[in-house]
Amino acid sequence: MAQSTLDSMPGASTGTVVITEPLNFWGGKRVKPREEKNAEPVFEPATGRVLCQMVPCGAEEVDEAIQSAYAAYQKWSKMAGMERARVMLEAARIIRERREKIAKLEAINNGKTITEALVNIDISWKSIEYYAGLAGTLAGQHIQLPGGAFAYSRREPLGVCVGIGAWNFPFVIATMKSAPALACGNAIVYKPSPMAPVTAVILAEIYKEAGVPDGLFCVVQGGAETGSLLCHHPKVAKVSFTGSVPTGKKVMEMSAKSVKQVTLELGGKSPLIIFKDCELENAVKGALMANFLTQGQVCCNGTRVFVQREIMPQFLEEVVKRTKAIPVGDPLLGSTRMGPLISKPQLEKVLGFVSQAKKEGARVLCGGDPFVPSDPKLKGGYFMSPCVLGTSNTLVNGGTAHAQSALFFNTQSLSTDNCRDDMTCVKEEIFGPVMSVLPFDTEEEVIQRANNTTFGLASGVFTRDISRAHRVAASMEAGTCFINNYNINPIELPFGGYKMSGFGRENGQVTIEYYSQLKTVVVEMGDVESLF
Ligand SMILES: NC(=O)c1ccc[n+]([C@@H]2O[C@H](COP(=O)([O-])OP(=O)(O)OC[C@H]3O[C@@H](n4cnc5c(N)ncnc54)[C@H](O)[C@@H]3O)[C@@H](O)[C@H]2O)c1
Repeated sequence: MAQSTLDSMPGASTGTVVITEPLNFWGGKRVKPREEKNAEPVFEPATGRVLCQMVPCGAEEVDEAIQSAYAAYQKWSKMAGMERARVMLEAARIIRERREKIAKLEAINNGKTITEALVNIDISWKSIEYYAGLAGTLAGQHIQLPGGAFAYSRREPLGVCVGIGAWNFPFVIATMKSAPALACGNAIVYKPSPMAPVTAVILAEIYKEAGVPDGLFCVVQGGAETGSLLCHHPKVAKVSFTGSVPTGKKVMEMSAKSVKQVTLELGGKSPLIIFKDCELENAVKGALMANFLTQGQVCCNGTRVFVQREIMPQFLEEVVKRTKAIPVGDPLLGSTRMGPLISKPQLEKVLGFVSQAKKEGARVLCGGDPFVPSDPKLKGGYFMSPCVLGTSNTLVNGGTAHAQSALFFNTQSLSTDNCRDDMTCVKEEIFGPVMSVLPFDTEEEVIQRANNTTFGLASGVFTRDISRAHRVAASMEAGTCFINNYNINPIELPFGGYKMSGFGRENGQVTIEYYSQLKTVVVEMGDVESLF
């Protein structure tokens, strides 16, 4: 067996780690690609160096992986839930034991800080523990019928499921899909994003070590073509997809051809509403948590920050001060709070959104520029300074915003210097560290504006008025509403979208329903009464 990447990592630092290939896994082992010809380089975002090659799987390889998953499914689905739980708990234990090494690899491949990567790995083993806990509880119902007849329902797995992931939470997405799938007795073939292909195979090795049948969790590498082979394969029962809305639509369309079940976890442009009666310091902290984790590349981020007009100056002053103080740099340093974006094109795209915002009349209150860290090894990295697009020119000129607020907010210039709801930066998912701040006056108005989007992944509200908090939460057309905090997504809570942000759920008990199906068994105890 190939040497595990984790074995070669003690003391790993940015710019030095060597990734062990191949990155495919099925039949219980890493599998070399048949052909190297379509290889794509995978970059280390902090340095811009080539980390490894991603070689996409073709039709024969995809088929091999799916057949190996199907064979494993035949064994795994016949085991009792408690037996599956025992194996899953062992996998969770191994991840916990190796959390630092896995987190390092995640930070190196994705660019997120080691501090966040560690939190991500902890979410991952918790996810496996959580669904291991549910595996023994899966049950149906017993229903009495007339004449002593009865029926019962059995909760059964779907078969071979496919997971297709985005690059922003590579290890988390692989575990969040595989944990409920395996708990229910399915096998899963997982395709990571071609930009973050490194850690899924580590998860496969850990499941194997924990004792799953060979083939139960397979990894195939590739992009759109490999993804589409998976969605079309006749032996696949379900596709769970995490990614953008346009790709999600294609996945749904392809899966419809053979009536596969689909879960879609798509993008967002979520509102965060801050009322004037909020606890301001917490609201500011919440706004930062809503925008800058993983360099702003988080699907449920609250990137439209609506602030009640009376507290706008104080809010902006604080938010800009804290945004400017975010240490950007080497993701493997414990003191860093923001690393590089995933790729050069993503960095250019995000900077493009900032220039477009300026053209459309938004004011850059801080950041929004390429950033070159002082460490020479990071010169080729994809860094930018975190950005706040705002409403007030009083701040950038210095002076106390408090004193100037009354004056400023009564002037006509407001309408020309603002983020507005119709700006591109406010309407589209940027997927980078860019917060748009918008003023509002009344609750009724802000609810209408917050919901005026085709997305519906998350939302947030800061207020000390308990009735208002729940009223607003009930009004949000979104799968989650955070009250007086943001981006709190523990594994026990269902997560997923309304509207074009998708359907189906991940996490929480409900996800069992998305990875299982009910069979009804009807039992006659007497004679057959025939009409014929
Ligand atoms: N709702 C959630 O839980 C969640 C979580 C993370 C990211 N996201 C969203 O993901 C997006 C960013 O991720 P991305 O850029 O990797 O998204 P993407 O849609 O470009 O790619 C996602 C995955 O789909 C694959 N893919 C691409 N074309 C395909 C095709 N034709 N058939 C099958 N698979 C195909 C990609 O290779 C990748 O693995 C953002 O919109 C973000 O909001 C959502």
